[in-house]
Amino acid sequence: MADKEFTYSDVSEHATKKDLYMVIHDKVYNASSFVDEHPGGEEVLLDVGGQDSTEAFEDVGHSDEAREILEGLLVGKLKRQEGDPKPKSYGQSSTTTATTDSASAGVGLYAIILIGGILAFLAYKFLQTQQ
Ligand code: HEM
Repeated sequence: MADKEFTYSDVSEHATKKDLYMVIHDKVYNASSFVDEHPGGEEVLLDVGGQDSTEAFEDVGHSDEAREILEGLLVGKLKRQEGDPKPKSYGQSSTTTATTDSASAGVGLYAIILIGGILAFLAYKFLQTQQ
C-alpha cells in the first residue's frame, strides 16, 4: 500500500477532515486518523490538507516521535508531473540562498568597517607626521 503513487491532483482530492492526505518530503500521508490527536491542533492539519506541507511540518521542528507517527500514516509516494510545484526540499534551495545572502552581506559589512578603520588609522598617522 505504501508503494502506491499519487499525483498532486490525487492528493488534492483528499482535503477533508475525514479524508486528509498531505505531502511531506515527497511522500504521501493519510492524516485523517491523527487529526483529532494532533498536539498542534486540527486546524493546521486541515489547512495543509491535500497539499505539500513539508515546509509547515519542518518549520515547527517536530520531534522524532512526531516523525515516527508520520511513518505510520504513510500511504504512498508522490508522483511528480510536469508543471507540478517544485519539490519543497526544506533547508536547501530558498532557505540556503537566503542564509548565504545574509552571510555574505555580513562579511561585506565587516570588510567595510575594517577598511574604514584602516583608512582612519592611516589618516591619523599621516596627520601626526604632518605636525
Ligand atoms: C501528519 C503530519 C503531522 C504529525 C504526525 C504531527 C505530529 C505532531 C506531534 C507528535 C506534535 C507534538 C510535539 C512533537 O512531538 O514534535 C506536534 C506538534 C505540533 N505540530 Fe504537528 N504534526 C503533523 C503536521 C503538522 C503540520 C502540517 C503543522 C503545520 C503548521 C503542525 C503544527 C504543529 C504545531 C504548531 C505543534 C506544536 C504544538 C504545541 O507545542 O503546542 N503539525 N505535531
